[in-house]
Amino acid sequence: MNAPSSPQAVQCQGLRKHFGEGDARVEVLRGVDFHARLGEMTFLVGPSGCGKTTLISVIAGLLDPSDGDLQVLDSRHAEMKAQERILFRRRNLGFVFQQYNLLPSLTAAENAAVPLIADGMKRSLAVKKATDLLDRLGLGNKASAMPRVLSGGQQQRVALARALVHEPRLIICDEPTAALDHKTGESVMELLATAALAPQRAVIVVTHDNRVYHYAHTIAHMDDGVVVRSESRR
Ligand SMILES: Nc1ncnc2c1ncn2[C@@H]1O[C@H](COP(=O)(O)OP(=O)(O)OP(=O)(O)O)[C@@H](O)[C@H]1O
Repeated sequence: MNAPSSPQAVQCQGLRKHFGEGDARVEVLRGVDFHARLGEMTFLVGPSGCGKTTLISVIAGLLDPSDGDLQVLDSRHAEMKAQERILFRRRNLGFVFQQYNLLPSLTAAENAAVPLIADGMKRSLAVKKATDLLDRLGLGNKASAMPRVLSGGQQQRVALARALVHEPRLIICDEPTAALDHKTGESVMELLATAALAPQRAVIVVTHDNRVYHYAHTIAHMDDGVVVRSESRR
């Protein structure tokens, strides 16, 4: 069990985000206080439309907050320039999405190698590293397969390899099991819990799937643009 003082990977205070202006203005994040600790899996749950995807997009640096304080790992969002945020994201963040988002014309290993290639690694070395990781995730025999011949669970494992291959310190998963049957979803969560979680890494999972809640160290409940409750599960 992690002590309550485990180092924070993400800290949001009074985080706000609105879209549009005037009559079209929509307040989506309305003063979010949220944190995620290193070495832990933090789940973000809540009704559809409450702002979960917006919050992780802000944490990931894909959207700018309108107001409030955001610290991710050792960096304060407000202190980074746009270009620094792009580099920071590329080096430190890994993403897993509901629909896998694999590139259809690349093999499984090439898909998993994308973050390394984007960071300047020689393609052959990047694909070799990705193949080794796929092997550790139980997909070594599918490294040369195209995504279209893989099952949903296999595609999600490739997506997990792509999220982990550059050894990021923060993994953000948006509904990673929503497109999978329960058994396959469990095995993907099991892999996340074993392969993704590490003392110096934090995993944030947005989910509606209460069947996988037992993997969470902490569950943050969102409603109407704020975190209303944070529940420790361990
Ligand atoms: N670019 C945008 N412009 C205007 N409104 C937006 C935009 N992006 C999101 N919203 C609105 O913000 C609200 C929250 O959306 P968000 O996708 O963050 O919710 P969510 O909790 O992730 O929902 P779900 O569980 O259905 O994925 C919704 O009402 C949505 O319509």
